Amino acid sequence: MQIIPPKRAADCGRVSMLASVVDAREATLCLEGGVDVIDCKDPSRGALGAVTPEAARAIVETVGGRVPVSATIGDHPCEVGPIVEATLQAAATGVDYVKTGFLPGGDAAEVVRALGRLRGETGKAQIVGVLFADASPDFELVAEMAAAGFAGVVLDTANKSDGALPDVLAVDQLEHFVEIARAHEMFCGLAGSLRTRHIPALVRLAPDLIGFRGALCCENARTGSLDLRAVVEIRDAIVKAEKIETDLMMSKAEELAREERAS
Ligand SMILES: O=C[C@H](O)COP(=O)(O)O
Repeated sequence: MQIIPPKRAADCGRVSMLASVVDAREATLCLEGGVDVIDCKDPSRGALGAVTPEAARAIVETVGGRVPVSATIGDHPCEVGPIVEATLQAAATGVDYVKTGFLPGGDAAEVVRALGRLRGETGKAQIVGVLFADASPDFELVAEMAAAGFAGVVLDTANKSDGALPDVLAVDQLEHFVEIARAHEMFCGLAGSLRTRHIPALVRLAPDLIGFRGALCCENARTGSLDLRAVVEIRDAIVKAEKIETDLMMSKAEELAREERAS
């Protein structure tokens, strides 16, 4: 089960919705709400808090291959040992993607290369790198991730009380991130305390996915429980923004065609 590859996502304007869930019940609710990627995450344990292996296995079984499932590994120090161990543990649960974050304070490139040497040891799971927009993200790492065979890269926020991703990085920087990921043929995601109001500008950047947790919860409390109405509202907002973008592209194409006929 694959997240649509970067080139097709940009061409067909299909932005997937990722939802972080803590258990199988929330996974079922997200499937009902039309979510495209189920992300196993325990928000009470940090930005990339890991659920237990048992919970991840239960989510994988509940989803039953209907959509891709990812799992975060936890907020580990940027060191080879703990990150490799946590990545292998997450991969063993049967998920399609393991989301591995790189907090400041270590040699992230060395960790990325070590993860690249795991090829084959992670079973069907592919590795997705997570950079933190509010922790001096090094976009040079994207090339290292591509060389290490990562499937994708997500730009998220570490401090969830620090504002949303677009408050932390300007849109042109977000666009630059999407362009770099695409240039390295990796899928890219944007996340970080996002709300409905952020969706039009982010859909315009044509990432492959946009990730949510807080906006899907009752009263936007990311450690609270998911609300189906909130899930559907976000899903509908993405579809609406995509349609506006598609209509805009179509009208620009028609205008260009008219100008060419007139010239
Ligand atoms: O990958 C998903 C994001 O981390 C969702 O969490 P958030 O919306 O609470 O930032």
